[in-house]
Amino acid sequence: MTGENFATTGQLLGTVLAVQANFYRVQLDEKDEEMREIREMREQDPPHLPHPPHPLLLLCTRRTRLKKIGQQVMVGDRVVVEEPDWAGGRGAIADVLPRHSELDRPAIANVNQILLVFAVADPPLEPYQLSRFLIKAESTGLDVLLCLNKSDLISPQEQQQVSDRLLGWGYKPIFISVKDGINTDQAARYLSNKVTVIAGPSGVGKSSLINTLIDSLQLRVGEVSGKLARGRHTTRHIELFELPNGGLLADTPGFNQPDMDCNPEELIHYFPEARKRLAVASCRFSDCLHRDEPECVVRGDWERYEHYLEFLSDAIARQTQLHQQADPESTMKLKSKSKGKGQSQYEPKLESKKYRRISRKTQLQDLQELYRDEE
Ligand SMILES: Nc1nc2c(ncn2[C@@H]2O[C@H](COP(=O)(O)OP(=O)(O)OP(=O)(O)O)[C@@H](O)[C@H]2O)c(=O)[nH]1
Ligand SMILES: [Zn+2]
Repeated sequence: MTGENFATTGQLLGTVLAVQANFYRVQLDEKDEEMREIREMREQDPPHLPHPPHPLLLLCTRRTRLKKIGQQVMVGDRVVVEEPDWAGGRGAIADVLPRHSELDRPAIANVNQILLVFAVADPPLEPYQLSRFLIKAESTGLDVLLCLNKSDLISPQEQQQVSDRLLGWGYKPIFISVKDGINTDQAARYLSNKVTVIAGPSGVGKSSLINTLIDSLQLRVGEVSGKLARGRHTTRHIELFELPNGGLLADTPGFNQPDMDCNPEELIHYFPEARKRLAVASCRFSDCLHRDEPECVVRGDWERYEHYLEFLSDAIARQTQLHQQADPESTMKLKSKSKGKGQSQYEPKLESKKYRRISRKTQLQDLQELYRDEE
């Protein structure tokens, strides 16, 4: 089915906020008069459940037809809901709309942006760690928003220095202080009407920020309390939370040190400052890894070039490992070949194809694992 088919009236559309056992918590769009009426009706006559749910939330099953065709339903999916039982708060997912993006960890569909939160102090801002998180975030292909919290702990001069430095990396961070309520409104504006995943190391104030951002939701829904979803659930639990000004927010529990699981040839594109160089010039070799190749336009005196080289060797090491697992013979072939040339350790085209195949498989396994966990 194509996207247009869903534009027809009479269909209930919604977003999957969470997966619980074999049920999907779906928040219906409040797009027209009819839905407003339904909401009002449910508000007046709440279902006889211990905790009356959000009026537009339905606990849904997945239609057998979807199971048969192997159509998974992810958090963040836009779905068509049939047979709503308003009194019981139930429904059935009949279709999944095409996804415009699909994150792997956490497994969430249709995310628009990653909000990376770091602290300027306590814990100290670690450039290498920040770089690592940025690369990981960039590798999703989504927009990356950088918030630096605890700005109350540094002087305006120090803040300017950090700001200048990160501008050199190609980022314009928002300095916030959740404690003093500085710029949190500005951060909230960036999130409105978007699906955002929040990430960052431990102790930087992610929970504090989330609680500030969705304070009114906690009051309204009354089912989210205290430290939102953090610590309350296993690290596998994924949930989208509604923001008061529209938009959804998900947390990434247990995401402290991201793996560098990207492809060596793609790595350079996750550095905005290098992207700028590549936009105006080209390296002599199309498969240049920007190390010691002649006529490379990327190699140079930019601050994070050292980070690039380190991440590159990580990425190559990881790829070699993947090769050995997937196909020991081909690795041996590659090895003997590289000995002959005494240089380059792999053939980009071959590797990239293989890499993608493996990566899709692991993605699927991750998902299956997730659903098993939830059952
Ligand atoms: N000085 C200062 N402290 C803050 C600020 N925001 C949060 N904190 C403190 O930083 C500590 C960590 O905050 P959390 O919100 O738990 O951090 P987190 O990123 O969620 O940490 P994890 O749950 O470990 O991932 C707490 O003691 C907060 O009170 C801020 O703007 N300024
Ligand atoms: Zn190059």
